[in-house]
Amino acid sequence: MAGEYILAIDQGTTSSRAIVFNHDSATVGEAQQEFTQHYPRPGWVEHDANEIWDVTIKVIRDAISDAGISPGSIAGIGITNQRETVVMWDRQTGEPVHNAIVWQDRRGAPFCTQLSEAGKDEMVREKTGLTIDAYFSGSKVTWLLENVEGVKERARNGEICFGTIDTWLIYKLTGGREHVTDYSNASRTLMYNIFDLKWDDELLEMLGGVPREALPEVKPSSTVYGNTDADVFGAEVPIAGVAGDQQAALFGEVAFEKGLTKNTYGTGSFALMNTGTEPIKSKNQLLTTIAWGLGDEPVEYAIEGAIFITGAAVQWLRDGLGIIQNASETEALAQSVDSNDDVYFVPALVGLGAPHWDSYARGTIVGLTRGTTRAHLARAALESMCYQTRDAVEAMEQDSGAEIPTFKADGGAAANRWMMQFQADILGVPVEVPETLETTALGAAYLAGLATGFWQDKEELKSRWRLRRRYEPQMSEEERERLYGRWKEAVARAKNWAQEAVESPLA
Ligand SMILES: Nc1ncnc2c1ncn2[C@@H]1O[C@H](COP(=O)(O)OP(=O)(O)O)[C@@H](O)[C@H]1O
Ligand SMILES: O=P(O)(O)OC[C@H](O)CO
Repeated sequence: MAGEYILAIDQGTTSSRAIVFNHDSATVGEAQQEFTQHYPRPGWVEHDANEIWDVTIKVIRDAISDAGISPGSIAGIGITNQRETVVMWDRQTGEPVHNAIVWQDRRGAPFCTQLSEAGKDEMVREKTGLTIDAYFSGSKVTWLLENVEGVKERARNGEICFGTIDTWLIYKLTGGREHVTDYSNASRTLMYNIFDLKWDDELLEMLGGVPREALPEVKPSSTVYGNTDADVFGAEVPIAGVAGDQQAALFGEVAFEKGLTKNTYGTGSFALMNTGTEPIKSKNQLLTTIAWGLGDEPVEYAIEGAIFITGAAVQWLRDGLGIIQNASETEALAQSVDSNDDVYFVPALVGLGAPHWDSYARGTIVGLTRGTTRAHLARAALESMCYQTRDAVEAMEQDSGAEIPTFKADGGAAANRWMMQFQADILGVPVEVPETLETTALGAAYLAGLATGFWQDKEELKSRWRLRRRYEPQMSEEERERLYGRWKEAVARAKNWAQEAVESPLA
């Protein structure tokens, strides 16, 4: 074992974060920095890929300095990233040809509608496990090829690299030597056959003729991708783990066995169930996606329920209504009332995601009386995160035919103990919150640590998982179903309200 630490880089939608882990999986140094969001037109979201790189290399240096170590004492690097976001750059100079087009960007929506109208949905689902939607990389690539002058021809000549953010960061960290991605990121592009594990000609053609020459080589999520350039990083260190952030969180939760399920509670929530080496094709509007591939082992799959607004509902109470000062206040407020008094908040602020997929749904609060207080609204917001999660989990159980034995919860909002208890109650299964809520970064570290021999095997990683708290369901079955039944009625009132679809991230 060459070094004593693993560095995880978590490049997210609003910030980059770097964490140095030691062999006990403890954090010994960390740094985080936000970067600029560009909204050039309504529904468009862009990032400056050069700024992402600058911010990321800065947090890497700051985390290493925070740990008080040298770059040479790092055994391996794991990278995890916001998924689907597209960068294209000049292979020689490394200069991006345009801003990165972010997963939330809706500019590809009209093209996606055309594809659906041309009857492509079934073929796309059969090959990619995804629905045709502007959320995924495909229509963003088409847009760049069609709208940035000369890029299509340069791409055909092999002069242009396409990549998701992992690919971009690896290219930069290796001094332009590597043009690679991992299975989990490739599985979100709409260009990759997740069953044959190949870039797919029919899909590339459907997207207007994406040149193969521009596509990165797809590798396992846990393998050595190449060494960092000493001039860039300060030492030659292997980049040895790569995964999309939601898949990395599943790995960081050590959810290695079929049926294990996690939900990451951030701005929105992404619930993923490990379905093992056999992909499940959803009949309930969930996505089928690659979870990871470890070295030469067969790839493993997940089904995913994407929920647009969870923690952001609490942000809205703070910033939109001004009835709380900070998110953690909601815990005491929710506890201060004995029941929800039949007040429900459906936070369909950008429509509803899985499994409803209703772009026309709108935020709805029902059951207000003169006795309703801000405590009821805070409670309703927290409850809504849990009901939405149950909506996704029910779809998962139907798809997999298996009941979820325990439910793993992480992300910033999983710190809310009242909410986690309510989640256990409303699911009727125990909820386990790990010691570290940074499971995304930890997952990337684990993928890198396995490939470099820093950690031996998955069994060793499992033994390192530390429970922060386990929440047992305490609610009666009757109460659980009564509350959930009322939620469904509230959702029915929120649905199909708007006259025009919102520019939402997924629907
Ligand atoms: N104690 C809490 N109770 C409820 N929501 C919370 C709490 N702490 C943070 N949040 C919510 O969680 C989100 C932040 O979590 P984080 O994992 O940092 O999200 P992201 O990575 O998506 O930015 C915010 O939307 C915030 O409103
Ligand atoms: O960067 P996050 O945490 O907002 O995650 C974004 C998801 O990967 C989008 O699919």
